[in-house]
Amino acid sequence: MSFSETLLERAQPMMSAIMSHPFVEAIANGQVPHNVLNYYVEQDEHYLKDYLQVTSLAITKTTNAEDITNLLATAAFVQNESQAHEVMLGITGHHIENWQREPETKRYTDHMYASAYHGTYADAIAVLLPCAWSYAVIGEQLVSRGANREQNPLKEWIELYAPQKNSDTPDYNIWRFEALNRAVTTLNNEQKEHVAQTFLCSLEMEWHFWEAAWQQKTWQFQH
Ligand SMILES: Cc1ncc(C[n+]2csc(CCO)c2C)c(N)n1
Repeated sequence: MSFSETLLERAQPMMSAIMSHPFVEAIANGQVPHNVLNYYVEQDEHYLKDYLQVTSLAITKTTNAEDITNLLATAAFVQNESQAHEVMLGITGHHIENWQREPETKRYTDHMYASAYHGTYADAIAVLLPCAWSYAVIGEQLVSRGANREQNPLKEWIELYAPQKNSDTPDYNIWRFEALNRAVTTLNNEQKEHVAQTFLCSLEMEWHFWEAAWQQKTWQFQH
């Protein structure tokens, strides 16, 4: 079993919890409370900016030209995500007001920066992977359940993340798992477990990101 295959097996309980999270269920039904959508978009704006910077850090940790090209392509995809945010704000009619990272957003993005900055190239790849992978799984499963029906106001959002079948664009996740398998070959077992933890923490934080919006989690005190 490859390193990535073992990781995916370990990730299964978290991935099913994400798939059955009430926020994701509400996206499938097209009935997400407006305050949840607004919170999510505001926090995701921060997340995506940080995601781009962490991608840049990952790029500095490899000399593999193919990986660099792929990482740059994923950065370009992030621009499409503004479109995903517009779909959500279009439903609520909200304008972004909250420019503060709430606790779960900060925890997740701090984890991303720290792993990519202090860790190996494998850590940098591993910390970014759950984001792309979990959204591709969500997109794919929601499409396979027919959640992208015409009446769903979040149809466009769902389709943006569903992996493109029969398209010329590369499947971003396969290359990421391959890059990770390659990057861990020179690591010892302790370092490999560190990479596994980097990945699993990110995936757990994906769950918390949905949960934070659903529960409207904020700082306890005014900063
Ligand atoms: C918290 C959070 N996690 C994941 C994504 C999805 N996402 C972010 S960047 C990117 C491109 C990767 O190639 C994808 C799919 C998001 N928007 N917000």
